Amino acid sequence: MRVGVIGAGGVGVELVNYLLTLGNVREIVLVNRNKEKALGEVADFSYVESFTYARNTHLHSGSYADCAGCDVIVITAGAQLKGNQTRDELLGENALLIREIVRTLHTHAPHAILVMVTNPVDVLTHIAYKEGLYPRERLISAGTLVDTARFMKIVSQKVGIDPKNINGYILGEHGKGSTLPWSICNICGLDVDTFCSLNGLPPLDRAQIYRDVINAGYEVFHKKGNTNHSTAASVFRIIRAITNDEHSVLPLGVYLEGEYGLHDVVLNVPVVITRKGASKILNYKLLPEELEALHESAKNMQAMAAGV
Ligand SMILES: NC(=O)c1ccc[n+]([C@@H]2O[C@H](COP(=O)([O-])OP(=O)(O)OC[C@H]3O[C@@H](n4cnc5c(N)ncnc54)[C@H](O)[C@@H]3O)[C@@H](O)[C@H]2O)c1
Repeated sequence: MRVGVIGAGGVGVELVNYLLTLGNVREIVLVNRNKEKALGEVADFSYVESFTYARNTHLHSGSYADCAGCDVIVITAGAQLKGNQTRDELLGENALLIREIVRTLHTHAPHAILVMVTNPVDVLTHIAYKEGLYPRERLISAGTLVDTARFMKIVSQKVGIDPKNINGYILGEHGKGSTLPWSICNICGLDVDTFCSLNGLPPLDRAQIYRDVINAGYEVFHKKGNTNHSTAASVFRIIRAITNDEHSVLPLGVYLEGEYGLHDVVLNVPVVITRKGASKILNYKLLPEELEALHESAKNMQAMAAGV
């Protein structure tokens, strides 16, 4: 398996670290606008091999042309948030760049699965899809997977259970317009209220948990300037699901064609991830208010995409 990482910044480099130490890929190509930075990262990583017993994946820096033959390419290149800028404000700056990157990648790696990380991630995936070059199953927004990880951790702290036993998804868009459908959440197989009442715990404050999930990313960002560890871990999770042909269900952004009554929008919904990418979109019977929240999110995403 060959993986391309576009952008050797906070997220891209952390992702390389996950792939080198925990992954099972044969080769990684790191592409950065500033080539010296990519060369420096590669050189620094090369000395890790003396101390780690992970598979010695071949990491090298390269150009877009070197991404030829990549099975998965992760796009982290682009402007990062500055000060109090919102993710949506990055759109104008990053849309032109993403169009150019996707066109270039398609000339060299038309069969790759692209995973978008650059923000605003769902709208940029929509813009990339509209180039008409990659099919929807091979153009995935990493979107709300990291928000879902935050949800799992926050609930786990309330109930004293490992986050991996907290099931549920943040859906819709990555950011303030996301939605948390509690009707499809459970803790160890029990709906959250039943779990709490049977196990001597107070009921969860659902509204507060949702606010905490939304604020988690911003809080980290304001303290350290990015959220690279959790974001890179979520992208690594996607790559592992692809490389192992896992058929795992992850909440990811894909172009919708009628699912959940939505058309012509990239939104995060539960999808089955395999060696072929997002091979299937799962259907859930959401409560009317949960479905309405998803539709609100879609309107917001469509308005942003139309404005570019
Ligand atoms: N989806 C998410 O959950 C999530 C989370 C964190 C960050 N992000 C987004 O991911 C992007 C990267 O974040 P970061 O913290 O790594 O930023 P960063 O500024 O640390 O790194 C961005 C890198 O992209 C490179 N770059 C810019 N244009 C390029 C081009 N044309 N080709 C190749 N490389 C290019 C820059 O040189 C830089 O090294 C940002 O847009 C950020 O908002 C998304």
